[in-house]
Amino acid sequence: MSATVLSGRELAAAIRTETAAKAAGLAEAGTPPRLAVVVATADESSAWYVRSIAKAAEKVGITCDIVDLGGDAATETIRTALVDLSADDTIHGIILQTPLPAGAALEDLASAIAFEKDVDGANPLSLGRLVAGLPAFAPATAEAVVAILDHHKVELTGRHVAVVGRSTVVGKPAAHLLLDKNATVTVCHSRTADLPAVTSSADVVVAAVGRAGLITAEYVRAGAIVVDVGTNPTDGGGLAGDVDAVSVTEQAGGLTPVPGGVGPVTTALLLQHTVRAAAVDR
Ligand SMILES: NC(=O)C1=CN([C@@H]2O[C@H](COP(=O)(O)OP(=O)(O)OC[C@H]3O[C@@H](n4cnc5c(N)ncnc54)[C@H](OP(=O)(O)O)[C@@H]3O)[C@@H](O)[C@H]2O)C=CC1
Ligand SMILES: Nc1nc(=O)c2c([nH]1)NC[C@@H]1CN(c3ccc(C(=O)N[C@@H](CCC(=O)O)C(=O)O)cc3)C=[N+]21
Repeated sequence: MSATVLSGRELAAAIRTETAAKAAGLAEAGTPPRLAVVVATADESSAWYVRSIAKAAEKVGITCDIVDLGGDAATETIRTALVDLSADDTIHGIILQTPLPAGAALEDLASAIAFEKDVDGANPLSLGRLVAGLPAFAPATAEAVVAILDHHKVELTGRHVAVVGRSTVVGKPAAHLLLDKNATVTVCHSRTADLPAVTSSADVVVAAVGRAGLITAEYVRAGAIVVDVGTNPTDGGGLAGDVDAVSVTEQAGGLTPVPGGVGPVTTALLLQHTVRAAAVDR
């Protein structure tokens, strides 16, 4: 039997509709929402995201500035750009794309993003507040993982969730948001011993690794729900998830597709955060 396809497209469209209405209201009131996307990488999956943001922003009526500093930008160049955008009253949201050039750390640079404009929850202040249960924007991808599960009515209370990946952008914040939903969370990484044994004991597996097809059927318990965050560029110019969908679909109860799963929801939530930042009503 094949797993149910847990699409993100319908949810993303609903978020965009709500966001477009808010954006129109803001524009009418003289505050057209504006998002700055700071790029200092030649990474192909980041390029997919930037294109996706630009397209969706245009659809919902958010101005999107792509500030491309090049893949070898110096840390101070990136920091200056973030400081300047933070001081610009016409900019409401700022996202710094990862990965960053060698030697630059998101955890360090993101402090230069004004907290109120930190629509991808990268500033340590946002992350700390998130963990403390105080209002702050969550990293859009982590929020998308929980939102897609919620949309498809996957119960999390009391369930064992294995998150594979511990980055600041995805794995760690996703683990916290899942914890807030009363899941029992195990966070796995490259040093985890016997990864398949851990993931196959979970009710829900979240894969945020960046290795195409790493999660095969032997990593998944029969009937488990699998969320595929991975967006790995393929030789053919497409995107492949971290999950080997062909083998996992025979084992899982539900699986988010790539493309069309977590990705579109991430993009939609980033724009939702941007109108919230422009409205200062969060
Ligand atoms: N759909 C979406 O909206 C988004 C998709 N992505 C995609 O998600 C993926 C992950 O992104 P990101 O978190 O930024 O990536 P990072 O490279 O920052 O983190 C990858 C994580 O995976 C772990 N890992 C690597 N190899 C293995 C392995 N063999 N077994 C177990 N764990 C492993 C690493 O462990 P360690 O810490 O020990 O090194 C690390 O914690 C990428 O494909 C990215 O493109 C990212 C953001 C949004
Ligand atoms: N600070 C930061 N935050 C991120 O969230 C972040 C990042 N850096 N760096 C790069 C990765 C990658 N990423 C994607 C998000 C959505 C799609 C997406 O929408 N993909 C579509 C396919 C593309 C399309 O059809 O337009 C889909 O999955 O259906 C892809 C990739 C976010 N990332």
